[in-house]
Amino acid sequence: MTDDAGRLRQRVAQARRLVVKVGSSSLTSADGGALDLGALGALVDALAARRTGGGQVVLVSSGAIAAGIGPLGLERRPGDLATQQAAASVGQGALVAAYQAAFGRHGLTVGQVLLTANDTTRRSHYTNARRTLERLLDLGIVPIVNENDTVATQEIRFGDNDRLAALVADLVGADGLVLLTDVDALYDGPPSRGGSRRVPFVAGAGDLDAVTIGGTGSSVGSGGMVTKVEAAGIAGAAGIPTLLTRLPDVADALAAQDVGTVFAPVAATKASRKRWLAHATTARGRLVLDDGAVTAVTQRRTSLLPAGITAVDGAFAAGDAVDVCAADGRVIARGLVNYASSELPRLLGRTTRDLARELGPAYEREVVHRDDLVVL
Ligand SMILES: Nc1ncnc2c1ncn2[C@@H]1O[C@H](COP(=O)(O)OP(=O)(O)O)[C@@H](O)[C@H]1O
Ligand SMILES: N[C@@H](CCC(=O)OP(=O)(O)O)C(=O)O
Repeated sequence: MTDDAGRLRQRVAQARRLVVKVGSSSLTSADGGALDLGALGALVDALAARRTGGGQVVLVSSGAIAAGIGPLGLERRPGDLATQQAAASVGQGALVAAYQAAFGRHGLTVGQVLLTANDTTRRSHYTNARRTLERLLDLGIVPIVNENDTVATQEIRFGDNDRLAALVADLVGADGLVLLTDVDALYDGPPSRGGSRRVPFVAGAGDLDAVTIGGTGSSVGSGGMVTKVEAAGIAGAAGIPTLLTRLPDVADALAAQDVGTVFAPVAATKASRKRWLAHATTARGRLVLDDGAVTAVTQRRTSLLPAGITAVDGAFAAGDAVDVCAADGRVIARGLVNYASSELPRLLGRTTRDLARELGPAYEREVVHRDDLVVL
């Protein structure tokens, strides 16, 4: 173990505030149809020890859909969104009840927090989610976060919880992120392929060049290793180290033992909400800018006005996320747009003063306000 890796393992182990994410495959029986209460109990024992020792823990738990498979009499994880939502609706209650019983044995209380990607990127919702989590932690509760699967539509879903966990770690200013899955570490190739070797430390993106990353190895997981590595990148961009390992190794991981893979963070640069905007939103369309507007947005960090926009693509509503592009199509920023796509064409190239005079004061607003714009 290099010194750097050792130091990062200590940082995660000693985190005052820790976000731990557990995947469906770690919480369900081998056939994926029932909650594995033994595994869940072992996880809770490790987290409760941390909590009663004075640390704060946010648990991001998948498994709602998997936990709904049995009660709904299904054979396997459903493929269509409506049945997945029905399974999540049934399974989420069972999941949280199991956690409450297990944490309750340690004298701890849990609080359910269901988030959707779309909601949380809006400023008021974002601040609200942060306030709720902060208050729960202040009150000594263990928040249990999941995506709000029953209302999330295909377009706005996280789908897997890895990215959500990284964003929650950023939201609460965690000191470390632990991703628990069904494989003990990142390997330099899919573990099903013989000869793959454990990667104990990822110092930077370059270390991933020699790694072949595959999709999910289980019947209930959804993201595979790709989304875990992405999540480590998102947490890393917020200055948070990530430790990836399997559930049975969680106690060792929390004791800084040499298990799993530790990912080094980089120095955080952007404001937290802007990182959400960059990583949590899906663009519904594109705004193409002239060169002057590109410079204004990227270098002077101004708001985007109608005068600098030359074209609009896609169908979006006011408040949706859009990609902001240079004339050659390069995406230079992501932002929340203040107009619907149907409204924009007649505003393009016009000054806000003209528009306000002609159409009324409501048209003096920016197309994307600088606070809702993240330069990529
Ligand atoms: N390079 C790799 N190293 C480790 N695991 C990998 C790699 N490529 C693909 N995988 C697969 O990713 C799976 C974990 O993802 P997933 O099943 O989605 O878990 P979870 O339900 O915990 O989110 C592992 O079971 C493994 O088979
Ligand atoms: N929100 C979903 C998560 C879906 C899922 O399978 O995620 P994961 O196991 O983390 O790849 C659920 O609770 O079932």
